[in-house]
Amino acid sequence: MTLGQTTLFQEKLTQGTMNATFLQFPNGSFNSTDRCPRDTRITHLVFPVLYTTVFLAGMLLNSLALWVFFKIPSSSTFIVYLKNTLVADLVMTLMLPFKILSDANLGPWQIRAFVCRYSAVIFYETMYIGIILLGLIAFDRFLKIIRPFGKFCVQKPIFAQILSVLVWLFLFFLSLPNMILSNKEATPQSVKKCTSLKGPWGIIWHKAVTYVCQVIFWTVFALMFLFYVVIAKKVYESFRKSQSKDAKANKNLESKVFIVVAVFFVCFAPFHFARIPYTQSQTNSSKIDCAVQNQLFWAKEATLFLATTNICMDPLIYIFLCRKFTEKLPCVRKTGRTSQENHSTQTDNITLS
Ligand SMILES: Nc1ncnc2c1ncn2[C@@H]1O[C@H](COP(=O)(O)OP(=O)(O)O)[C@@H](O)[C@H]1O
Repeated sequence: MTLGQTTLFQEKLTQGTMNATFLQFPNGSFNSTDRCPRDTRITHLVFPVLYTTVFLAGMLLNSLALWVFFKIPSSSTFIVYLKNTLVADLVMTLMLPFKILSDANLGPWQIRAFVCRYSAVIFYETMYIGIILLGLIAFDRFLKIIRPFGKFCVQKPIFAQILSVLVWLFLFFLSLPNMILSNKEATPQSVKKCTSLKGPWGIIWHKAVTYVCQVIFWTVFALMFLFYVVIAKKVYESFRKSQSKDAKANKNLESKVFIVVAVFFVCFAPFHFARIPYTQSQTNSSKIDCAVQNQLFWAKEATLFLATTNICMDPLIYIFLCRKFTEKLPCVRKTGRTSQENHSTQTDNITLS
């Protein structure tokens, strides 16, 4: 295939004007890797070190959380969502060593093909499972505050269990084609860009998944913000009604409630800003300058690292928001409550578990 044919092919593909028979191209390969080599100087050195740190911290914190959660029965929707978040974070953490080895060029080049086809896909899949679960946690807290003693059917643990399974299944079936359609022969050169392992349908699915995941993230973020505004208002009102003079405890609780939204935004928003232009550069590379393509790749890698740090942040949410979790921590001593703690606990009953 000549360069001109390749460009025409890519243009037709991205404009969606090519039919299915056309898509089965003679040698099946249009590869932008050669025309725009990926600059991996930064990702090759800095990121493996950073990811190793996050991997070790993530393993430590999430293993501790796993040990604590084994002792807590899944008696509420809140605990069910937290346990699912923990499993998603653990799977995400276990995918990191493959990325570290591949980015640092340690081990055979085939590791990079494994990352593109499997471990990166599972990594993204669990990231979005975690995002949806954090949204469900906010929803659960919201329901608890508008109906503290009410039992909507959505407040029963069995509902949370079914919903969690559906979330796992949805993301699994959304991601599976990204694995199956990365079926082109891998070479040391082609594995540098995961899209080079995909045929036309693989590229189309990759792009579609990116957009679906954008919708998931921004919807969850907007709803989460709304839920926590209502929660904070109720917390504030409950303090006013109890005529508390303890401004410090009030402030603490407000910040405690907003920490989830803040962590969520700081970790995930930059990645979602960077992801769309990067996906454009992956799927429409002929129209984008090579230097820009590399800059977008760095932006995506840097923001993806920020998103990955969430696996260390979630255990903080367990500590901040789940009293049952904190009580089971080995370092927490059971002492008599002070009056301020008693007051916080009153509000905890309304807002937190
Ligand atoms: N949100 C997502 N959900 C599931 N799989 C994804 C998602 N985003 C990307 N992938 C898949 O993960 C692999 C790595 O993608 P990407 O990070 O874009 O590649 P690269 O490492 O070349 O920048 C690809 O197979 C891609 O299709």
